[in-house]
Amino acid sequence: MPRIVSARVIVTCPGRNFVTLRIECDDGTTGVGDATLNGRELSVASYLADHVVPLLIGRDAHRIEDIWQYLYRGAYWRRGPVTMTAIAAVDMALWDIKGKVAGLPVYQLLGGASREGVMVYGHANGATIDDTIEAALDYQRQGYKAIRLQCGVPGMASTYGVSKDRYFYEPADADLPSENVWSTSKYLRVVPELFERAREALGWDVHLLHDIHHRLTPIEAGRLGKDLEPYRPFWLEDATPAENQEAFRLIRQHTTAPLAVGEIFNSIWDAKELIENQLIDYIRATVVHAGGITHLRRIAALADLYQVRTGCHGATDLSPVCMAAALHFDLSVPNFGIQEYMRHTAETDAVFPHAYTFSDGMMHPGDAPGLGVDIDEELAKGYEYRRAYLPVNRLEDGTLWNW
Ligand SMILES: O=C(O)[C@@H](O)[C@@H](O)[C@H](O)[C@H](O)CO
Ligand SMILES: [Mg+2]
Repeated sequence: MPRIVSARVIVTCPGRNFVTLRIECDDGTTGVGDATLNGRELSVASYLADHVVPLLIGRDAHRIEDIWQYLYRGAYWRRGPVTMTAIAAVDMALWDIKGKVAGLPVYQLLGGASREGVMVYGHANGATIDDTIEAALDYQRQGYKAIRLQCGVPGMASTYGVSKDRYFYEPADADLPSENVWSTSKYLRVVPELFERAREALGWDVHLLHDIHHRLTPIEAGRLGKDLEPYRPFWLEDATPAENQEAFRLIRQHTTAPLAVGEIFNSIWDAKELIENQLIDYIRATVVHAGGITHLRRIAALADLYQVRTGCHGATDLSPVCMAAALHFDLSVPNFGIQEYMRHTAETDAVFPHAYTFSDGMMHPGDAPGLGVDIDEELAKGYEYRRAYLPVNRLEDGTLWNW
């Protein structure tokens, strides 16, 4: 069995920061894991290098579950985005190693394919409704079966999800947090018109999604859900901050619009009540921030009991290593819903060569042994870490709000 002899953390910034863990075994097999936490990258890099790597040396790389439990219970200080992202990186790397030693793609180790391909959604956005619909028509022409719609709000200089570049979206845009101004009332007036016009332009055979990005109160989310029901949204995402899982009951009482939440969740405990009470329809937790493939399978298994489906986060601040791992998970998990797919830049793809493919709105992880992704460490060296923060949001009166 492959014994771990070394592990190293690689921080690189091909246009944005990524943190990657590489584990090496005595038989020469290596595995990689994504450890990127947008805006707090170095905290995970240190957690891994200073506190986790020393614990891995000498261990049997096949003992994924035991190592997971050792890092989770053995830390004493459980859960949280830094800890669970570090554990996720180790977990991904060990699944990569196991697949390489077995000569099988990871999805085959997870029970094999449950579907022919993984449906993904693209990100149409624009400063105006017209621009957004133009972008959505472009995604439809590219074959996307699902498209997220995010548009600017008249009277607001910026809002979540609207980027200067039509295809690439990177919110961590400054050395110190940029400050955005938010108006719920202005926003609530725009989105229903966006969806009405989008259905007119795109028809009914395409799934349309929207990310509220934690900005509404439950009753406001209920109102927006009701306003959008005639346009059949595939989901409303992060409708309200989810620390109080019970808050989603209030939204449920007012709308049948499907609800998705969880991209900032880092363990099953963040979602337990939401799932068991069927307060949501899709769970967004993903491999890199929710403890890896091992823990995400537990979340999905609980969700399956309550007809909640997966909808893994897949923004550009999750590296191609996470995308590859998520696609292996997506291909196999029985209660798959949809996978977010924000294309990385060519610069990033060059640093992270991968086997996964996109075609006609669907993706596939490929059949390379392991995860089918790597990091070109020579190329990675050329991109120095550059501190970058996610923005903060304030209401028009200056109150600090949810970004
Ligand atoms: O659904 C999404 O993709 C967003 O919520 C993300 O873009 C999110 O804002 C970033 O991942 C934050 O780093
Ligand atoms: Mg989101």
